[in-house]
Amino acid sequence: ESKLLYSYCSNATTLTGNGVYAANINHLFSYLSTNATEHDGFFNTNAEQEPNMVYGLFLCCGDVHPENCRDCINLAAAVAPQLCPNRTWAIIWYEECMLRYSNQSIFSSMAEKPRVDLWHDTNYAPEPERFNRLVGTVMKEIASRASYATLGAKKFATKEATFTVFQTLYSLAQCTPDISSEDCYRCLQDAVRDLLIHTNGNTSGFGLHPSLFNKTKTAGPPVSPPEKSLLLPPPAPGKKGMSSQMVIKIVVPTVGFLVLSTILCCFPGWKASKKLIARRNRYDGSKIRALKSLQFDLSIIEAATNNFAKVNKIGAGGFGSVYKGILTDGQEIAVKRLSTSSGQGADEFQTEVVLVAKLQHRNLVKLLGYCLERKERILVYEFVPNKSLDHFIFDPEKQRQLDWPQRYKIIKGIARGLLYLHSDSRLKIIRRDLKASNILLDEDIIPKISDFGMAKIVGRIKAYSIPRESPAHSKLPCCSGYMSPEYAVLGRFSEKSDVFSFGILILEIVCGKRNTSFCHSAYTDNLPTYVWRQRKNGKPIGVMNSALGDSYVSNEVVRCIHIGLLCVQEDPEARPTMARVVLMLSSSSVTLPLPQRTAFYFGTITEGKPSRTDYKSDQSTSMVSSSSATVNETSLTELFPR
Ligand SMILES: Nc1ncnc2c1ncn2[C@@H]1O[C@H](COP(=O)(O)OP(=O)(O)OP(=O)(O)O)[C@@H](O)[C@H]1O
Repeated sequence: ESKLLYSYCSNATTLTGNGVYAANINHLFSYLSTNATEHDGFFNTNAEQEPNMVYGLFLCCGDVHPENCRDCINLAAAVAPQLCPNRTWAIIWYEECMLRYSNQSIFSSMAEKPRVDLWHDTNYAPEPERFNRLVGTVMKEIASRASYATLGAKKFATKEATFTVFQTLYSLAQCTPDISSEDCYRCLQDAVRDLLIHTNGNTSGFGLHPSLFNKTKTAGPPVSPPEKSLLLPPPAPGKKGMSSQMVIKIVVPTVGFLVLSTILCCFPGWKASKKLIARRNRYDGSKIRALKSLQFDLSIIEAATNNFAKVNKIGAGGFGSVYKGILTDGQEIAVKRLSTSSGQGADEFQTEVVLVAKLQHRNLVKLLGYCLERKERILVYEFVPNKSLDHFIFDPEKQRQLDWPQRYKIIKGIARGLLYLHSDSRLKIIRRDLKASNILLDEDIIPKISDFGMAKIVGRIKAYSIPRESPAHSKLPCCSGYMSPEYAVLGRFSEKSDVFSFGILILEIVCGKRNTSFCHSAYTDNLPTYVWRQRKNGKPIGVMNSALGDSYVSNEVVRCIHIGLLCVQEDPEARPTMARVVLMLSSSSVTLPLPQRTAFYFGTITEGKPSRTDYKSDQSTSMVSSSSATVNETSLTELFPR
């Protein structure tokens, strides 16, 4: 069983008596625990709604088996209420894992405080200076190896080094995968420096940070230690964690930190290659189990959809037709029968399905499984009963069915779903085709982003070559009015192109108007430009959809318009991240910068490729000419392994 190392709780901001927040912490812990074996040792998510939303994450040491990781998270979650009763945030460090929660977003940014260094007050190395130098050299090396991993990938490295013939140094450095390599490296270096100062030749030490772990420990040599003359005794059984002899150094006192970075220094026990092999086998087993649990027999899908009967067809999109189905246990499903031939092999298809199926968030449509039989490639989703957002917001009659509180809730829900795709999940996903028709509404009008992960599932497809006259042409992402200028013109996409699309969505939801003017070169005033002008003239509320009647809350509408305009700024760097957007939407006390005048451009599509005819900023200051900009793949979602 993993040993508790240290816990750090907020003190000033207790929420005594706020049962809702406490209940949300419990929900959060159960989400984290459910995901403990699935996400390669790191997972972050949030639970429930503002004002009682709670953000949380866990990080398990990179060498800890998923089941031990889960046990460690469960343990930390069980003790957290006792260690930190009624606290708004807390971090609990165990030898094998770290659990953290907060009432503020703690995702994807470095938190440098609080830092805790731990070491035994006995057990000093016989040559402390040489030992310290060795620790310094080893930690430097593993700090750079751990931080080398790209954003989202596991940032973890270990090393064994001989101190004496009888004594081996075990070191481990790890950062949460959601921070950048630069931040990870810098933080690890600082943590090592501090740890060396504090432990000063001690043979074991832990550097605990919100975003990193650092562990160091010496023990006998890995194989057959000599029977006698150990210069340093190996740790007594059961004493490898914090004991009464452990000295605690809290380097920085609490002040509201925002992020979790963790350093754990060296630790014993990465030696048994047998153990590693056993672990790998178990991983393979769990992959096969995951595949099996997601597999649907074609006969079951045929029965559920009445053999893909016309009456069951609920729509068709760029990837094929969608049918409603009912399983024998009464569960309603949406069956997407893929028509796209991607050339992707069955293995690859299955692998991607498993990855995407792992993504779970209340604002994402859940992928339940797949079917690969005969020539069929089918995806099975949860059925979302209320159609897509575009059915409501652009229809003069149905617009009335969505009042302001509902639209506001929808905006916030989409933002959270997108944030999860960008930074909260184990796969970083750029949605690339966010639009009103891809937002489905459930029975409680909770928005769910659909179709994410399609690029990977169906493989990459080369550029569209759909004639302009074809009805399918209007389905091109660049034609839908949601495509950012840099994506449309230069083919560059990033999280910030999704932020742009989200900004357009906000404006469409508020205004009840489509932003389709990009497709028609005659237009000069697209939706963002129109809204920007109205806001500048002091009439932001004038853009609001009249169907909202008097259901609206003026401050909220104005704030949403403001945030929407920030998201559609020409310079991707100037657009906020989704984490910032979620924060701005959830807290009216966050000050919003002034939006720059929005970009607009005239785009045409020739031979299926967006080719730029003109592109300029609304301030008419920047003009970029590029006649051959292409988007060479139309995959609608991009996944990056973490
Ligand atoms: N999980 C689901 N539950 C209920 N209806 C769904 C579900 N998924 C898709 N649909 C419906 O099926 C129709 C087609 O969806 P699909 O996602 O294939 O295409 P699209 O979003 O219209 O276009 P594109 O493929 O370009 O994104 C949509 O009208 C949508 O409302």
